[in-house]
Amino acid sequence: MKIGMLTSGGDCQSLNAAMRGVAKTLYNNTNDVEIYGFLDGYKGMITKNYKLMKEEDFSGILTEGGTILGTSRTPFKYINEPDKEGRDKVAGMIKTYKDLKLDCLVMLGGNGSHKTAALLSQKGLNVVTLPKTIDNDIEGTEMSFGFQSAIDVATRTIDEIHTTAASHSRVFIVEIMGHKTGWLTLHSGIAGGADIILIPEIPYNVDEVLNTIRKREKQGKKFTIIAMAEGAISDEDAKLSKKELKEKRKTYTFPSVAYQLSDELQKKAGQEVRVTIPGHVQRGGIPSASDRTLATRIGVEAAGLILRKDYGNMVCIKEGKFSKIPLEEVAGKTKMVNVDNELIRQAESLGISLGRKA
Ligand SMILES: Nc1ncnc2c1ncn2[C@@H]1O[C@H](COP(=O)(O)OP(=O)(O)O)[C@@H](O)[C@H]1O
Ligand SMILES: O=P(O)(O)OC[C@H]1O[C@](O)(COP(=O)(O)O)[C@@H](O)[C@@H]1O
Ligand SMILES: [Mg+2]
Repeated sequence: MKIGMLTSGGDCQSLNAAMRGVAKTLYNNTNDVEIYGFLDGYKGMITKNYKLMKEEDFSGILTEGGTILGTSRTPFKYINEPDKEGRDKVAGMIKTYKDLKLDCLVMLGGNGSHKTAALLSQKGLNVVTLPKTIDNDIEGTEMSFGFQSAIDVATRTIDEIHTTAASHSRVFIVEIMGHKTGWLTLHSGIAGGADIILIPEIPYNVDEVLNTIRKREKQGKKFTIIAMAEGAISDEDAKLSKKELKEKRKTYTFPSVAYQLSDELQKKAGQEVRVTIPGHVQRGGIPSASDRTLATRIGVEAAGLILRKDYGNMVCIKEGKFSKIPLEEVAGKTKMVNVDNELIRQAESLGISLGRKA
């Protein structure tokens, strides 16, 4: 059997572990397998840039971060526009699949990449996918690989800021990735003992943030750590229409939301704040042990789907168990943090402020 394999979208720590899981399971369960690795995501499939993989290519990569195949991203809205060389992208991908006489395409990607995977599946290609992202925002799965390693990095950043914040009696904002969702901030904020956690799903009130800082001061706690998601939004901005918000943001000179909040706190109450942004460090380095295990197991399940010719699905975790979900139920959706999520209740019970007005 001939398998095409690619990684798409932002990289993360256990992509290699997942590919190894797929490959080892296939090599171990059939004598007849050829894996074509497309280089730099869907781009490699469009331009027929691939490498015929050897079994040994998948050895020694369990602990390696990044992706041995490379990755790329272009917004899905441009999928039907020709690429720089004038090539029709979708037709190019289908042609490569047919030219190589592939039996299946294995795609490791996030929510954006699943739109393309679902489109290719609709066009008649056999597709099996694996959920990767540090954001944990893929619909249909309780967890994606990459997420747990990123939690560890973000938590370590909060830990490290804690010692300097305490020594200097300072207020710090640690801005955490997660795109439009607050999963990574919520988990690392709790693990790192943040005092305030701001996520996009719960617009924050600046006065409430200030009140929490003052309340802590009265308790003799001279420092405050705010874990803020990169997609967090103030309640004032949340009231605006999409168009109004776009116009307002044009007037902002801040490089990111943490600097906006820092400015608001300074202007409102003269509150001095320091900002720390770990950025892409959050998806770099070696995967954590639990992430390696998850990625490997998702890889084994994906290989199982391929061997059973159970195409058109993403491997997922549902109620703590491995399962599968049709690609059309995943594509085009974002899994947000539900405000009724028990993590939110538990964080607030603990005395963490989520920035909502009391
Ligand atoms: N060369 C390319 N040309 C067009 N689209 C591409 C190319 N490479 C990747 N893509 C697209 O880039 C997008 C990646 O999605 P994105 O939302 O950025 O990341 P993720 O999948 O990690 O959420 C997908 O829609 C994918 O199909
Ligand atoms: O790598 P880029 O293009 O700077 O994008 C940053 C974005 O990618 C992520 O790190 C991961 O997102 P994906 O898994 O969807 O690729 C987000 O948290 C962040 O918003
Ligand atoms: Mg994404």
